[in-house]
Amino acid sequence: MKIPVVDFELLKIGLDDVADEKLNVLSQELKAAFTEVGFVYLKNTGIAQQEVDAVMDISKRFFLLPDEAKTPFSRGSDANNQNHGWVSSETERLNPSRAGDLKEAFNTTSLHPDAKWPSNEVLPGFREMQESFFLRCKDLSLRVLRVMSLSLGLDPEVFQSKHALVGSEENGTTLRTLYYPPVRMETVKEGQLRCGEHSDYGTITLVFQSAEGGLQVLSRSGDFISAPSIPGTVLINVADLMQRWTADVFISVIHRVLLPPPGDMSIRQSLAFFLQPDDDAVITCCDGSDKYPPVKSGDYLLERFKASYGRK
Ligand SMILES: O=C(O)CCC(=O)C(=O)O
Ligand SMILES: [Fe+2]
Repeated sequence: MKIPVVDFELLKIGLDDVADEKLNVLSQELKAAFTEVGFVYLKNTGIAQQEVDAVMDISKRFFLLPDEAKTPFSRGSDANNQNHGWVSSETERLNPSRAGDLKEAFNTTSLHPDAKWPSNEVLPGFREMQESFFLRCKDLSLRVLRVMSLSLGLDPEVFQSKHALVGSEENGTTLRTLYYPPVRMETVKEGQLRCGEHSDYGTITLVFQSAEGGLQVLSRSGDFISAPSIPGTVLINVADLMQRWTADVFISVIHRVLLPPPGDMSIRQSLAFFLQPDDDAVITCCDGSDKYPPVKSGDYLLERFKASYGRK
């Protein structure tokens, strides 16, 4: 099994007024990927590799600050948005049966002017770059939702319309810049990974990786396959709420990030944009099957956070 590469040129960011009929081939390609593999690489999306590199560069400067400089921006310290902010290494376990993940993250969940950010004196441009990349990812992901609904023969707005509040306090969509520090094997706990086995919680996730690789995806046959970085592309996966929404037509599959080989002291970076429906949106199976009971997006997300932050 391989993760397909699909050309998104027809609906790339900036191209508007594209008739639904023109999207037939593209939608069938996406449908095949999301029903059989759960992951797809999109090329020609309008998001250039240089943009991705620039966001990673400024993110790295943030992560290399001493912990004391990052602590004031910790996740949980922003009064208006509990998910916004810095997550220190080993705080999160995406597979709760393993030791804490060997990664740090900064979550951009709120675009509110009062959200907490490192000042421009400490890290010029950090906030602006995260916020503008968030909006680029939002634009692309809403385009992908349109094609996904068309591919199922549904109203083209059926998924999009439940994502009207992305970037506000009423929607949990998050751009996460991730930093995986060098791994000293002698300090690694038993079973510890850079990111434990999990599936994502929301609608779809956009992933941009640095060149080192390490991401693996569970295939239908039960083996993990590599999902390497392919420069210039965006890796997109179906997440759990979208699987529920489509009554298991689109599949949300388990993935993880392994440790580097022993002795390899390289870092790894990624940017993950987790698209989530509006908190108040009720997700009901789109085929009318009621295979899963209706669930409110915001309630569902909180339940999932509880599991990955465990005892906290
Ligand atoms: O770092 C990556 O490549 C992906 C991480 C991931 O799957 C996640 O944070 O949900
Ligand atoms: Fe993930």
